[in-house]
Amino acid sequence: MPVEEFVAGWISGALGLVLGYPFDTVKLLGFFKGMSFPIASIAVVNSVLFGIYSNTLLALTATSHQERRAQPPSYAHIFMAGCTGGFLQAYFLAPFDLIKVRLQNQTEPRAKPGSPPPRYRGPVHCAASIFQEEGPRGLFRGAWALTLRDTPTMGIYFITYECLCHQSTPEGQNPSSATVLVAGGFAGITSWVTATPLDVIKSRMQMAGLNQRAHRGVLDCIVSSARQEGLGVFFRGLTINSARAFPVNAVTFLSYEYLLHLWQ
Ligand SMILES: C[N+](C)(C)CCCC[C@H](N)C(=O)O
Repeated sequence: MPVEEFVAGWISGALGLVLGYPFDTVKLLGFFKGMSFPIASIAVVNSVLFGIYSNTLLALTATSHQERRAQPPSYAHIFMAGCTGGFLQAYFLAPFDLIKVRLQNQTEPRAKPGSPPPRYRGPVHCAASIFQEEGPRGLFRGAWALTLRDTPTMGIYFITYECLCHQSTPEGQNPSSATVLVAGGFAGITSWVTATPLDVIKSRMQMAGLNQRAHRGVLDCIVSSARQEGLGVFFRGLTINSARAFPVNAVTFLSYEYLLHLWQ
């Protein structure tokens, strides 16, 4: 199994994250002090995503990354490989994402003077507390909603990227850096726009069991959120998600392609 894609995914994910950090900080109201936790998590998750994507494509089409420009795979294969990558990375992402969401949500009481100290002191303390209070399975709270969010939208992510690269590149050639940046940026936007409704649900499921009422399942959470807050609830965070998605994924794809080109 070729490992370059795993390593390139690792590094490119970390680079994309550095660029998206200011956006995430806005989203988190400046909560994260250090970047080591988000960097470690995105590195693992992105490595799994790109590694599985590329190796699934290899299994489906019998072409390696280098051969794929000359013999482009079909969009159906790209979509299937993207979905497979999205499905498997969701399980690696789930505990990290849960910790991120739990930490994000304690910024509010913290802002008020005289309020009690935050429940979680940092990522490691948060993971240990969830493990103790909610058991090992507690670390995977919301994982099913996350899988539903990421499986199809990672297919959309790679299809948008490959489609835009293909359209603006002469047959058999490698896409230019500008093309990779724009295609990567739009891949980020299309995937985040389609992922936002389930992103809202996922975050609610992750907060359940803490101070929010528990939902019976993903469907129950969808129905009760829509009933109580209207359909607009599914578009919460759409603007910030899209604004962040462009630079993060432009840099992720550019560094990914660059590294693979360097090592071939
Ligand atoms: C599938 N979904 C839309 C959720 C994510 C797609 C892009 C992933 C990237 N690491 C980022 O953070 O933007």
